[in-house]
Parts: sequence; C-alpha cells; structure tokens
Amino acid sequence: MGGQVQQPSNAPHYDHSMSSYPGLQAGDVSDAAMARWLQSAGLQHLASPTASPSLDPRHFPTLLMQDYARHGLQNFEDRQKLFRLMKSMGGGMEPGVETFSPLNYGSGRRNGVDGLLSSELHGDIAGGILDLHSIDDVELLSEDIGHEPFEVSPFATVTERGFKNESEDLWLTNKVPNNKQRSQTENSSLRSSSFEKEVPAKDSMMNLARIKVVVRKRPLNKKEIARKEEDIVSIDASGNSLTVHEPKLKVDLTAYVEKHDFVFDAVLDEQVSNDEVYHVTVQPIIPTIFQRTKATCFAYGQTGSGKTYTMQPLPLRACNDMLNLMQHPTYRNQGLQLWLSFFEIYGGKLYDLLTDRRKLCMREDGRQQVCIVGLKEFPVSDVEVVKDYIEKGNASRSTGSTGANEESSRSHAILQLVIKKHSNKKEDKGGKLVGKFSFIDLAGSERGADTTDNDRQTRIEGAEINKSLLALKECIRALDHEQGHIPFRGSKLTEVLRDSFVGDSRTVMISCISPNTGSCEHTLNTLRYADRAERIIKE
Ligand SMILES: Nc1ncnc2c1ncn2[C@@H]1O[C@H](COP(=O)(O)OP(=O)(O)OP(=O)(O)O)[C@@H](O)[C@H]1O
Repeated sequence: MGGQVQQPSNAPHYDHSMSSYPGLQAGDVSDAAMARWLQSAGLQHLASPTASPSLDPRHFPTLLMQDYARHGLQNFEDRQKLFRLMKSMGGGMEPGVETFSPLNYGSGRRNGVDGLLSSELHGDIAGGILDLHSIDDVELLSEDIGHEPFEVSPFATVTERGFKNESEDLWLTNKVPNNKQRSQTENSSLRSSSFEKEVPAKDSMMNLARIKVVVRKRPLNKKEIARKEEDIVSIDASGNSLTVHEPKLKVDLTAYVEKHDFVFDAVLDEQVSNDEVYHVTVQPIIPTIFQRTKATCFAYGQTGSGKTYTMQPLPLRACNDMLNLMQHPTYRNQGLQLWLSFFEIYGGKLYDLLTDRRKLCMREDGRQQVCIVGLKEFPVSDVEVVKDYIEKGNASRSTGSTGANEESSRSHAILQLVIKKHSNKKEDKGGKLVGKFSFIDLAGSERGADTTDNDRQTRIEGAEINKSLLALKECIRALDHEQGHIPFRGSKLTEVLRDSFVGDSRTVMISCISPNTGSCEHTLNTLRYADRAERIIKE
C-alpha cells in the first residue's frame, strides 16, 4: 500500500484514450485545453509555462509516484488530485465507478466524477471527496472583529506548494522512517516553512473546504504483533478510501470476512509521518487565520489509536508557520502578536494546564462571546518556547491507564493559538482578535460506552466524554447545514468551542484508528462517526 501508485492493469493506449480526456479531442491537445483541464482539477499551477517539465497527459498511464515531485506536485493533495485525474481517464475504471460503502455512502460521489467527465470542464474533480474547490461565497463576518480585513500583499502569489523534505521522500519511496530520521525531519521542517516567501491569495484560502475529514491508521504495536493479531485495515492507493476486513463466524462456525468500505477526504496509512499529517490537515488553513478565520482541528478515536501522537506535533508546526507568516511584508508591520493557552476539560470542568491546573470558569458576555475567566495566555515569538509550554501542559494532563494505552488521556485537552492585533492606543489593552486555531486532543471515544467499568469516577468520566462527542457531532451537523441554531450547549466542550463554529470557520477532524483484529468494532465505530460527519457535509 502506502505511497506507490498502482499502475492500472489495462491503462489506455494514448491514441485510443484521448477522446476520453475531458475537453480534449484526439490529436488536439492544445495548451489551453490542457490548462483548462488541469484547472478543473484544482491543478492550474501545473499548467503554467514555467512548470517544468510540463505535464503531458500522454505520460499519465506510465507516471509513477516518484515522478510527481519532478512535475511540481509537491504536496499530498495535489498528488491525490492528479491521481484522480488519471483514474478519470479510464485507468481500469468505468467512469463514475468508485468504491461504495455498504452504508450506501458515495451516491453524491458518483455525480462528482460524472461532473469531471462532462464537457463543461467545470466539474468538481473530487465531487466532494477532497472538497477544496467548493467556494464559500458567503463570507460570514465574525462578531468580534471591528476592523477591516487585512489586504493581501500585491506580492502575494497563489501557491499550494507544500515543502518537500526528507520525510516526504521516505514516504514516497515506501520506507518507514526510523526514529533518528523522524526526529531529524521533524526538526528540519520546523526551520523551513512554505510561507516564508509566499502568502496564498485570499481567494485560494477561502476555497478551502469548511470541514475536512481525514483518517489516520497507526501501525500494529509490539503487543499486537506478539499476540499475532492481523492488520485488518487496507488503504487504497488513491489515498482517500479504505477497507476494514472484519473477521466473522457463520452460524455453523465457518469463518468468513465481511468487508466495509469507506471514503473520506484523505486516508493516511501507517507510514505517513507527522509532517505529512500536518501538510494535509492544518497547514493549508494557517493563512486563513490571518484573514479572521477561526479553525479547529481535533482527533477522534478509541484509546491507544494515536490521537495524542497525532495531535501533539501539530501546534508546534502551526506556530512555526504562523510566526513565519507574521514576518512576511504583508503582516510585518500590522502589530500582530501570537498568544498561546492550554487547558483541559475533565468531568465537565475546566483546568488551566499552564498554571498548575488552576480551575477555570466559563462565562458568556453580553454579545454571547465565550470567555474563559482566569485562563492565562502567553505571548509567543519563538517555537522553542512553545515546545516548553506544550511539554508543561501535557505533563499536567489527567491521564490514566487503559488496557490499550498506559498513558491514556481522560480529558479533552485544548491548545489555542490566537493572533491579536495590538495598537498603540491607550484603550487597546488586550488587542483585537484576528484569528484563532484550536487544537483538541479528545479523550478516547469508547470510554463513554464503557459500562463494564464499575469505578464511579470512570463512569462519570465516560458519561461526560460521551455527551461531549455526541454534542460535537451535532454541532458539526448544524454547522454544515448552515442552520441558524447550533446546539453549543450540549456539552462543555462545544460551549467552549462556540466562537470557533460561528462566522468564518474551518474544521479538520482526524479519525485515528488501530489496525488490529481486536479493535475491529471500535475501528468501525470510529469510521462510522467520521463517515456520518462526512456524509452530513456532502448531503
Ligand atoms: N502513527 C503512529 N506511528 C507510530 N506509533 C504510534 C502511532 N500512533 C500511535 N502510536 C503509538 O501508540 C501509542 C498510543 O498512542 P496515543 O497515546 O497517541 O493514543 P491515544 O489515542 O491518544 O490514546 P488515549 O485516548 O488513551 O489517550 C503510543 O505509544 C504512540 O507512540
């Protein structure tokens, strides 16, 4: 699996397949048509005359993953888009045929693929799979920003280019990075940033999907390997679908396997590094934080599935990119300052993780703005300092031990990065909020359902966690249906996140799954939670 694109077994010969290229007539591959076609897939930057070497659809049937970088496909999403283009050319598939889940998910997807193949050329390439092209044409203004939006610099160029680093090479060549390589790449990615020189244009930022659902599968751990458990999750090379092979027994006790297929915006296999997770999930949203957006990224999944492992590195990388963007001429003299706070919700109560778990209290002001009284915010201008804050906060978190994880989180931990604009005026004490990114490491999803545990405290924890996860799903549902009423009051978690859901918001949900046989039921539950969230979005 991971990384290597499988070549279609019956890849079309160039001469015969041209008529099936959207907008291209056989023998008439004009640059303009090529550009329009790439544009329809959100890959317009590859059509530029400066893109070298330029892409030629005749080479698609033989294009390998290792060729992607050479053609300027630097990031994961571009590769997914191109892969889908190649698929749509007939690489062993009937147009419009996709993997469908038994839950009948994907009926909308068929339309999307048909849209791509229409002569209009305006079809949404992903049909909502990677809904990066859907345009939010109603730009909701957040209630608490009184000032004008920042102008995008005339120097700004549209770019979706991510940064290429060693971890990406490792991923491409299908090798699992060892610990040394991992720590080297993770440190080097903190020094470099794709935003140092370029700020994406506002239009391209606002084209980002409002809600994105990504699945991450962790590798089998030592205990699971020792127990000879099997890996029952296979990931499609397209990078957006997966199959769970559930072992089952018939009434006559013969064994059989039931397959469950799911499709999401992106599916990351066990070889994908934390850097790549960052590029796919958080990085595209960072510039929007400077444009009055409030973003939320959370990890969901059973205990031991990798939520903390996935979430912990993200704020550090986000800080690095935000600080770099602040140095860009567009923002350098705007009086911007980055602030960090870190707290947890445990048993329905709030605790500041950076001030010895001081108890906090949540209030609403007259404008229904959520205010966490007593929460300490720290100014940040250096990633090393952020590292210390994150370590300190994590050490204060409420953890316990579960069968699957010795260091299991019993709380929801919320790390917020806030950009504020400060002026020299006397009355401007705290600065005005520009944008906010909340990173949430949720407690294990199965705890709420755990009725076998007789410990009262654990049952209270479970009930609270369950309530908040349900409330979170309800809010995402309401948000996506653009309902006037969003049920924030369903739990402390959603109340706290209230201001991240109103106005111009972006949400990324990372569903973490364990691949072993013993976790099958929880894995299916996690995927169904994510699948519902995804379907809510597409309906
Ligand atoms: N993608 C991964 N690659 C390698 N190791 C991983 C990966 N994901 C998780 N792990 C390892 O699995 C173990 C459990 O991960 P983690 O603590 O992140 O789970 P969790 O979902 O946060 O659990 P809990 O809900 O109990 O807090 C850790 O030892 C972690 O290092």
